[in-house]
Amino acid sequence: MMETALAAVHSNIDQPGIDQVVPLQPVELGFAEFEQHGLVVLPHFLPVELIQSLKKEVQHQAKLQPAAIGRANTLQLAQDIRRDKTCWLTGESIAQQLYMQQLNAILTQLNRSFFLGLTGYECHFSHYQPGDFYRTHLDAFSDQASRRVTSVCYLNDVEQGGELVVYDEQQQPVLILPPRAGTLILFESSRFPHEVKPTAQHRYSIAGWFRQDPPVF
Ligand SMILES: O=C(O)CCC(=O)C(=O)O
Ligand SMILES: [Fe+2]
Repeated sequence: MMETALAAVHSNIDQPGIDQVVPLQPVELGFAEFEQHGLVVLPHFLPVELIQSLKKEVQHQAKLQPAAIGRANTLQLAQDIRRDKTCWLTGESIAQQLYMQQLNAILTQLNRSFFLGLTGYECHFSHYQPGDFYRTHLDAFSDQASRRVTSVCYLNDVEQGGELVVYDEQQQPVLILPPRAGTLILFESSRFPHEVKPTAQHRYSIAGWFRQDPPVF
């Protein structure tokens, strides 16, 4: 069980959005499942109001850019590999702060339970338009993995296409997950190849990574 008090949100009718933060019930994170399989799916991870606020933000986000692949100086657009548009969360809204607060609480729990030595969390909004996809890939390579655990939280229901398909080390599918608003998935970044099937509908999510970076001296 989470020890940290999580947050619920109340929207104000005159001024839609999030204006108040109150303690929420702790969330059962299914760590036994994560320990056993290296992967866990948590339906209804976030309150509906917070999902709605985050979805509105990504829908009106002017800073979304076509996603690139590769590292720093080799960044290249890779339209044949991925087609989503992304924008990093900065904590510029209360909704973003609440989201990152919840994920940082998970970071603490992962460190306590598995001694992962995670040092930080980063995440971006993703928008897949109809026809968009992300071909099979790994989020990290085990020899230089600073991304240790991947998180994806879905901000809307996608009824046609857009499934996340997760494969094992033998390239066999172990999970086919149609996006549902409020569901969070966590998995070990260097262990599971995965892909986003072409979506027939707009698909909104927050993809993020728990990192383990060496200290800077
Ligand atoms: O949105 C998803 O279901 C997965 C996204 C993904 O694999 C990524 O952004 O690296
Ligand atoms: Fe990925």
